[in-house]
Amino acid sequence: MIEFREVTKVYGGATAVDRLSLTVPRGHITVFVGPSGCGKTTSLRMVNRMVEPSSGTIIVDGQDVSSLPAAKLRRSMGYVMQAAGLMPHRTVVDNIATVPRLNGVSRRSARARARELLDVVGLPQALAGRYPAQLSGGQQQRVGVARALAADPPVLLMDEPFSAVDPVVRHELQQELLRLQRELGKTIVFVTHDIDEAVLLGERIAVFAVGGRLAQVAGPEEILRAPADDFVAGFVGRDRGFRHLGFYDDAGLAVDGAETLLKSGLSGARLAGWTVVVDDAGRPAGWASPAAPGTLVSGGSLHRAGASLRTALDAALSSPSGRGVVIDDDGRFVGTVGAAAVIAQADRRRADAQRERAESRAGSRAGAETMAGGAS
Ligand SMILES: Nc1ncnc2c1ncn2[C@@H]1O[C@H](COP(=O)(O)OP(=O)(O)OP(=O)(O)O)[C@@H](O)[C@H]1O
Repeated sequence: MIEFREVTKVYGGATAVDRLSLTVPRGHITVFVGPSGCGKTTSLRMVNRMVEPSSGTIIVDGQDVSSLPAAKLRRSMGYVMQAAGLMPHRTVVDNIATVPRLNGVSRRSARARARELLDVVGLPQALAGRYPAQLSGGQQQRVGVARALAADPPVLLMDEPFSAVDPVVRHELQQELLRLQRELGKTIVFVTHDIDEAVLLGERIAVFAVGGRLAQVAGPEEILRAPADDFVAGFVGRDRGFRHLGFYDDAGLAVDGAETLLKSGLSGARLAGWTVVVDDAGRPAGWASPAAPGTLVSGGSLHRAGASLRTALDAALSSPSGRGVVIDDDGRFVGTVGAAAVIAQADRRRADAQRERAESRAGSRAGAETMAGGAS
């Protein structure tokens, strides 16, 4: 959908982007990630010609963007920036309706569409007539996303759209974007300097290094498992092994059943060891221990059955008893897992994945040899 061919941008002798060659596939989220100043924003802005390359070519949907009128090109792509960039003197609906209005859509239908988009991005209709200053940071970002979607562009360019909000709102916005993308299937280029955000959102991740050099392009699992060089390894961080557990679901993980104690029966209960305390609906409420009879001890994080080994290990390590609590989709207690079992399962999954990769490499080599043989 978008192709960078040997694209370079030089500002007064300093190279911001250095011979970037990269393909952004249609209908997926591609994340540009890297430390500050490594040319991510510049690369993004060259796609819609907010910045012109010094050399090289950018092709969008088969067309060289330099041959397209810049204003028209910009309107054909949604653009979301940090801190939303809303027009302060316009209401929420009028901000969202901006691009359709520029494209000649009547005020009435542009506003009607803007109101629909409030629902799409999870904002209440009551906010329609407010001004940006009367919204929270997270609400402003949602309006920014709605505005970018208003003309239904196939391409969305998102420049650190969630970096100015607190971590809880940021998490909500990330989940919302994933949900939206499942429904809309846009081609999204998303810039961030946060590797966790990149791994969560990116189906493909392009890691930029200082000096505007592209250090690696791969799927998130591969970036964590096999960083291309020391720079990428350093950037993805020391706990990348732990984060990589997020790519293994818990299939095959041994979950042990356990005795539970009703919260209402906590006082006076005789306990042989750490025991999970549940409420009347069977949801875990904490732990009880013979060392402190009658006291409810707060539990650790919970592992929902079917989630990744990362949450399973975190549940085990954060639990006061050393046993992670597993729940079902309704939040009811299912059983417990130990850290050693999670790690043993991770080892098995890693060995399986290595074997599969080796087999697929051997398969593609054999295929290449057959083709070579056939050609000779
Ligand atoms: N208009 C400009 N004039 C001169 N230099 C610029 C201009 N825009 C960007 N640069 C420089 O180009 C380099 C790349 O900047 P860019 O904003 O693309 O990086 P980035 O990776 O997006 O960083 P950040 O995460 O901090 O936004 C930086 O060294 C920056 O100072």
